[in-house]
Amino acid sequence: MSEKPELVPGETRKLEVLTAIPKNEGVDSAVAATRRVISALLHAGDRTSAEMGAVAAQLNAIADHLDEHNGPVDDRLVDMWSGEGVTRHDPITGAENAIAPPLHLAGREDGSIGGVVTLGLPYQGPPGHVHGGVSAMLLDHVLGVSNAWAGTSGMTARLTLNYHRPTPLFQELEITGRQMKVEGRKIWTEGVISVDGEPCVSAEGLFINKQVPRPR
Ligand SMILES: CCCCCCCC(=O)SCCNC(=O)CCNC(=O)[C@H](O)C(C)(C)COP(=O)(O)OP(=O)(O)OC[C@H]1O[C@@H](n2cnc3c(N)ncnc32)[C@H](O)[C@@H]1OP(=O)(O)O
Repeated sequence: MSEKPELVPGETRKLEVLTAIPKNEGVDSAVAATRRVISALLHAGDRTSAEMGAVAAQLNAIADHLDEHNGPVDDRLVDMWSGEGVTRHDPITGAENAIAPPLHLAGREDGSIGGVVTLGLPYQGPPGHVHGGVSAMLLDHVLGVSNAWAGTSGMTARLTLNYHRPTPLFQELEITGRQMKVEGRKIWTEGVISVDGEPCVSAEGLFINKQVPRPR
């Protein structure tokens, strides 16, 4: 069993970026534009004066153009998992994934990781607040990246969530995670989503040190 060191208040932390840094070009810029479209559509709703027929035609033309130039999805899967380092495609941090908020994470010298994100309309559950499943998705990923940062990774076997207070949309959320203990193949990891220093959702995960093989 190995215990991670306790966080020492006021300690100087070295930061290391653990998520893809979006480029202002290529697929990343198209994905950033798509995120704007997703939010704008939800903002518009059905009572907008915008010409939705024309909007749909333009968006379908874009999808047709992409489909014409796309190769087999199996090749893309291999491409996604080639090389080392951070992923660019995942639904939480991925610069190439339009459904990712995206959350940017940094590793700290004390063994924890963290990042901030502000969520808008696409992530709504209760009125004006974040969907509980979205919080679970963010925390599952943050716990997984915490394990990578700590050096022993695994697959989520069990994720326990406590929802302490509604998590607001349109406000900066801080998300942190830390690997707590490794015992054989079992890894215990914790994380929290907070706003203004108050916990909204906390998570405890049991991970098992096993990996799904990469596509080749
Ligand atoms: C850097 C990028 C970060 C991304 C991170 C994202 C993380 C994810 O979302 S991963 C995807 C979601 N998770 C999954 O799909 C996992 C699906 N489940 C599985 O593949 C398997 O059940 C797996 C890997 C968890 C365990 O399988 P296996 O390797 O056969 O382990 P197994 O021998 O059954 O169990 C090992 C031990 O763990 C325990 N264990 C397994 N599952 C559980 C569970 N759900 N609850 C409690 N204990 C469990 C077993 O009891 C056993 O304990 P012991 O050694 O004391 O007898």
